[in-house]
Amino acid sequence: MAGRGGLLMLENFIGGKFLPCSSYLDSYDPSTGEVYCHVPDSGEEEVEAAVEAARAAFPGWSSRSPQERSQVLQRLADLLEQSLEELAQAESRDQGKTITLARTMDIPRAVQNFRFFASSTLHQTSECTQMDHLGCLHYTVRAPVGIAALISPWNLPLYLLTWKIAPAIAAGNTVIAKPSELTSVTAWMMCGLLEKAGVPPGVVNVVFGTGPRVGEALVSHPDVPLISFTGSQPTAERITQLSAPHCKKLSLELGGKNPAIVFEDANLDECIPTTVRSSFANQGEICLCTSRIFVQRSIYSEFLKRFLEATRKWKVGIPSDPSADMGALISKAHLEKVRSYIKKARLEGAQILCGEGVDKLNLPPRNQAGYFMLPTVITDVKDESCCMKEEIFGPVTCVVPFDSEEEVIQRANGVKYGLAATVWSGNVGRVHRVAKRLQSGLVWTNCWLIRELNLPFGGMKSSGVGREGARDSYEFFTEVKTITVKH
Ligand SMILES: NC(=O)C1=CN([C@@H]2O[C@H](COP(=O)(O)OP(=O)(O)OC[C@H]3O[C@@H](n4cnc5c(N)ncnc54)[C@H](O)[C@@H]3O)[C@@H](O)[C@H]2O)C=CC1
Ligand SMILES: N/C(=C\C=C\C(=O)O)C(=O)O
Repeated sequence: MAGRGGLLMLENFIGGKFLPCSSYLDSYDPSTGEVYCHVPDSGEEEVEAAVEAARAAFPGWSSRSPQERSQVLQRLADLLEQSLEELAQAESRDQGKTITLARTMDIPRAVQNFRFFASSTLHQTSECTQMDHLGCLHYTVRAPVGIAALISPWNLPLYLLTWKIAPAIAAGNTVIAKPSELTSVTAWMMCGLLEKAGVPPGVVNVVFGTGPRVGEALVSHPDVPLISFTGSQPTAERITQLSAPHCKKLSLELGGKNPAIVFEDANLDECIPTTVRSSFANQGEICLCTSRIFVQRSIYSEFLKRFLEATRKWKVGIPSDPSADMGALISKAHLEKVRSYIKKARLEGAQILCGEGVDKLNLPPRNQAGYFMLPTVITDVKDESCCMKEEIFGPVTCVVPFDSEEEVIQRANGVKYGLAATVWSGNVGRVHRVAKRLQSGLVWTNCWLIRELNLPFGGMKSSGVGREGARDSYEFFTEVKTITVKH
């Protein structure tokens, strides 16, 4: 829909209808720095309307059979797939990611999220135990909880939002989704497909706007008993505070400071390209990205030389260039934040071996004001440095040497986060030993980001609370009851 000045103007989606809002936010194209879209700046009033619609839809939707709900999810997956190219173009423009990544990862995964939960929801079973000596049979039943608040970030917009919507509605809940105000377009486009897929009005409502306004109104609403959030740790803390008086059910998927551990027997032909990708994919804006690379001292020089060569070939380009490996960062503020870490590293005496401030970025004139930076490698950095401790969430990675297995486990575990780690070694015993001792919700050995959606996904320590996946999401989005029958 075209709005002011011919720019795209989004609307909230409440009770099956697109509704205008009284005020709007500017949304920027990260590759040019220009405003290209207006996003509703919703608040309490819109949340109240969405709660009303979700409440009205709950009895009908929750009493449908899992098979009926599953068919609706399958149809939605088909419709998203038919719009894959259009959605990929929109995601790439809105977020700054390359069109190639949007085409091959973001949108296919959004489709897969609906297909996956359409299927997995049909295979959930409940428990039963017996106490024959007391003549008792015990079993559990599960029911959808009610209205779920789903809050998602800007890095993988449709991918992460659908990872929440699909299991929530498959289990019979109705939802109010709040995408990031920085990347709202593909969620809005998806709303246009819901009716055709057979999603009844009010089952999926989407309110757009900022965290402090619409986000807080949503998470503190007394009639919204569960919240699934993906984003930063400070926001998770705020959501926890606001929801505490109501004892809401919370699932929090937060940041990481993910280590890659490269032992001397690693296959560097596989490790180097994968570690470049794990450090810089999506501009380093994935919570699973590697940002601390520990390399065993005997291969440190060789690794560093080859890693730098491969990083220099990681092409930064405009998002629509199909040959680009990396596009623009999400916002000016975020680019400045990421760059500030490089400045701090320099002041601490670290070496910046390539990227920011070292190499030159070549961009077309139209993109000079876009939020681009080169993939950057830091060395000679202490474990206590902010670059080794804090989530930068950009194309920046640190490479440091280590001597022993015991030492590297302690150092890898020495941060407040515990989301994802990679271990590179040809020694199977070592791989199992190290993986088991890492404080990390996910460990990939000799690979990265191979996702098995059935199994638990989520972090330890400050990386989150709860897990997502076939069984885990089903348990989160349902309330369990234990029934005892004396016979
Ligand atoms: N999954 C992850 O690990 C992610 C981590 N981050 C980290 O967070 C940093 C800041 O990025 P932000 O976009 O500011 O993340 P954020 O955590 O503030 O935003 C995530 C979502 O939460 C919403 N939100 C913000 N404040 C809220 C509140 N008070 N109540 C309810 N909802 C609220 C936002 O509107 C957005 O939809 C990044 O630099 C990065 O380090 C950001 C996005 C994803
Ligand atoms: N939650 C994030 C990534 C998840 C990836 C996946 O489920 O495959 C993130 O980057 O915030």
